[in-house]
Amino acid sequence: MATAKGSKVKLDLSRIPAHIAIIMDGNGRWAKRRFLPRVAGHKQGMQNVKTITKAASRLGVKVLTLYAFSTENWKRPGSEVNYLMRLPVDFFNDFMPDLIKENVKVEVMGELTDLPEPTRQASEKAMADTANNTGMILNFALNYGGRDELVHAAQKLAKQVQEGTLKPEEIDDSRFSSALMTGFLGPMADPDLLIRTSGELRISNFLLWQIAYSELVFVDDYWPDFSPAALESAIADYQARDRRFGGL
Ligand SMILES: Cc1cc(N2CCCCCC2)n2ncc(-c3ccc(F)cc3)c2n1
Repeated sequence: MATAKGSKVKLDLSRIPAHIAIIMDGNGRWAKRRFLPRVAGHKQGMQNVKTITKAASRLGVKVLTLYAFSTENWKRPGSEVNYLMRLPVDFFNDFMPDLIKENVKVEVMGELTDLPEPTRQASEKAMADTANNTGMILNFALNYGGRDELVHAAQKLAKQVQEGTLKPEEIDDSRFSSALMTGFLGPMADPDLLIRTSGELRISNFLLWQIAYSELVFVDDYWPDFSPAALESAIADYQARDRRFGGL
């Protein structure tokens, strides 16, 4: 069994989960513990996105989906939302050369039309500039909500039935999966492993359809402290499990 170099855990590199999704939680508490403003936690959290992106890419992960901003996050104080909306711009300004070097392909899913123009433009430019990359897909969920996604998929399919291009009895799992924001991922749309940091044991309206058979790993680390070693440990937990997909 080939194992990751210098790793504290023994990983089977032939069984790395193809799609890992992460709820990057605990940034505000990370800052509070250090008597820093909440936005300092978000800034450190963004730095860690770069670290974990590289680590996942080098382990052979095919898709890394990161929950960056939920449809509920608009309820936060205006100053915090304004800071958060600038992070995608800063991320690509700082990290695009590294993403190109890592052959990472950027995707951004969510209600992008509701985003501030600079945020949306930076996201769209990053997707265009990395469209021909063939390495790991770095898929940001930005202004994303799982129920919002399900409603939009239902509306899309209902419109096709109304137009006569689809029969109701033709709507099956595969057709519904294709109608979701993760449809572009095809057979890799459903995360093999969902990780949530900061000790919270909730799904928080993330990938509600897609995680039906995902392995869930909850870690106590706040996101800014979630290290490549912690990622490997979560993958080792995943590899130690016996996935049944509802079977015996
Ligand atoms: C809103 C927000 C918050 C955000 N945080 C840092 C990570 C922890 C979660 C909260 C704060 N990060 N980190 C990276 C992005 C990002 C999003 C889209 C994109 F195309 C490129 C980068 C980001 N976006």
